[in-house]
Amino acid sequence: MIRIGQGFDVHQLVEGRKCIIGGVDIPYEKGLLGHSDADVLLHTVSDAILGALGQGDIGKHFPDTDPAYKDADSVKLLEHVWDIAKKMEYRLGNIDCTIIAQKPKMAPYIPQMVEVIARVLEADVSRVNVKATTTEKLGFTGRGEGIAAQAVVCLQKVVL
Ligand SMILES: Nc1ccn([C@@H]2O[C@H](COP(=O)(O)O)[C@@H](O)[C@H]2O)c(=O)n1
Ligand SMILES: C[C@@]1(CO)OP(=O)(O)OP(=O)(O)OC[C@H]1O
Repeated sequence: MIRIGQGFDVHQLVEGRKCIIGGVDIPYEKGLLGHSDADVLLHTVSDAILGALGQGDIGKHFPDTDPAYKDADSVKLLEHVWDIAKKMEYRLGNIDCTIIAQKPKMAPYIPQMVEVIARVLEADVSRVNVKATTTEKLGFTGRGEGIAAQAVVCLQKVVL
């Protein structure tokens, strides 16, 4: 049995915050605003997995009203989501993600992001794809007001 999920997330770019994307701290003049570390890519991956499992979304599992998640490391949130997948006896088929950002340039950091995601999802890096696109200076991403990310995941039931 396979299950498919999709995720989408947006965070605002502001001064005075870190720009953490896919678990990588990217040097940039602005960073992502959120209750947690605002890692837009790992939130998207978490939501795609929860969607595939029929388990809601990260807002349900980690409410932004809970001080426990203030500045939370989104790697830890994804680890928790992956524990749910394992308990439900699913493993990663593959995941494909897109970061939508005018700036900064993601390409140099993508291999590291892939490694983080593959490590947490206990899969070979060949099962994880991360790519980036600008929106040709159009819209809120094009104006540099925020960064969006989306993902599609395929989970496979473990056959014993
Ligand atoms: N923030 C970004 C956006 C894009 N890239 C890479 O540049 C390529 C060209 O982007 P277009 O939006 O002009 O198609 C894209 O394929 C990415 O490889 C990036 O690294 N960081
Ligand atoms: C991750 C959570 C955790 O507090 O906070 P934010 O960093 O604001 O991120 P968002 O993408 O709005 O998702 C849900 C939140 O519950």
